[in-house]
Amino acid sequence: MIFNTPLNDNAPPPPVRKFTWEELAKHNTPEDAFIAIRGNVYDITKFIKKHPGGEDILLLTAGKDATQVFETYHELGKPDMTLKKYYIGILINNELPTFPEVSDFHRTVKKRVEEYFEKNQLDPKNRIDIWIRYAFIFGAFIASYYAQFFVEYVVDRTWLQVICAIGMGFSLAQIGLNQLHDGTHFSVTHNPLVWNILGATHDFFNGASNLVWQYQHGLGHHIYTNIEGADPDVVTSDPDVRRIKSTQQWYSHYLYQQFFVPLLYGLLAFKVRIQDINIIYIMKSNDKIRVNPPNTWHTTIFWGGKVFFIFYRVIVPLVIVPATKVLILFVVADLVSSYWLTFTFQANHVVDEVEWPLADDKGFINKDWAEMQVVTTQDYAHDSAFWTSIVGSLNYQTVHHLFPQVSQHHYRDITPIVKATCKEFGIRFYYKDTFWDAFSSHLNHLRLLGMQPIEKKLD
Ligand code: HEM
Repeated sequence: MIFNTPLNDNAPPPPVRKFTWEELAKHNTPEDAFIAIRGNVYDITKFIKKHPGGEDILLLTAGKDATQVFETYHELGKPDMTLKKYYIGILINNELPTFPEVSDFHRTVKKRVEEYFEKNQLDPKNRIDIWIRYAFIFGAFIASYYAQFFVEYVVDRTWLQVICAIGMGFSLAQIGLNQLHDGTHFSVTHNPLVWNILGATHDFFNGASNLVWQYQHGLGHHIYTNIEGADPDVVTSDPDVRRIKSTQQWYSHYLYQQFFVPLLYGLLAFKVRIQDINIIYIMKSNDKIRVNPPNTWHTTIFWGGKVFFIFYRVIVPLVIVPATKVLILFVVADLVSSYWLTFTFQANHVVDEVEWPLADDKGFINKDWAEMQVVTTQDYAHDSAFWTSIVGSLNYQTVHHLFPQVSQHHYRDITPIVKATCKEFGIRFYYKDTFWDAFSSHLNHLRLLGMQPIEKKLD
């Protein structure tokens, strides 16, 4: 099997222990942490505290196959010598889809981007623009909150308060698209404490868990993009409120879903906050992505964030304005941030043009992981500085998926390298000229999948 191939020619002697994924899954605590990479199993308990990328991410990946995150976040081959020291056996099956060996395309594109940073003597994670944008976002957030409840002239005029709530909702979405997102992908500075603090802004200001987001986004969506049954962003139940994959059973309520489904996207923030507790403490799983026991930092941030959120969004406003007004302002801000975040997310992947890969009956995806990232993603509006700044550079989604560890402020410069390499290897790069074109393709996707499939009509 391809995923059992050793890391290199000097691979350790024949394996002494064979692990099933269920056995591997039991070793998921700081005192007993195993990890699988390319079919080999490693006991990393003693390495966790030494990891230059911080202990947090290893605690999240303990007990799992971490092949794709390992290969994404390091220079290919660089940490292999370190890893070898902890080898203890092989993994004989897998719970989630696996991918072939790193392809020529993947090696080439990674090498070219690394060379770009070396040649130009640039640090992929340090740019002054990052901090300017963070300051601007926090400034807008604090100003819109303060004006809403503490400036008498505004407090006396409901319409002005609503405008401030709209501004606050938009700033909160920007915290998600910048501070949180950069922290999740370790793409700002080389300091794990900075990533953790940025991630915690989501807990404290949005009231939603960064820990849940890391499982959902970093270890789920980014690895298994659009893959049926594995990408938590496109997991569906039967029946569901929307039909986004041809593998879903069709029901008549999906007809004309393009008109009502986008309206429901406003409930995102509400839904996420409720499901956090279920995911971490009850289900202990985010769809197919298992959740490990939270440590003291995770627990403090999780509950501290929830308490602070209720305090600043509900209790403080209640002291100043009537309850109905608090409710209206809360809902307005929530709707704005929810719509903004969902519209931008949907335009990148939940569209008709891109691929929706299926694993074979052995759980194997017959396409290199990096190639799959390109063909499951749609970019848009590369020439627009305006859209780049308000969607947190998600218009450069392909580069973001291939190089999430690079600061979003470099995407514009490395996209030509990626596009040229895709062309050279005959890999299709999906692109729309404007955000509206990209979003329309999401609506069109909903329209097409909402229609009754032909075989159903023939029955
Ligand atoms: C258990 C196996 C692992 C080993 C032996 C290992 C080893 C290393 C080493 C040697 C470095 C420093 C050099 C370099 O950047 O390549 C590093 C950095 C890093 N590792 Fe790992 N790593 C492991 C797992 C992971 C996993 C699963 C992730 C998931 C995302 C990860 C994320 C990172 C990050 C983000 C850095 C960069 C820190 C910076 O920005 O300077 N590592 N790792």
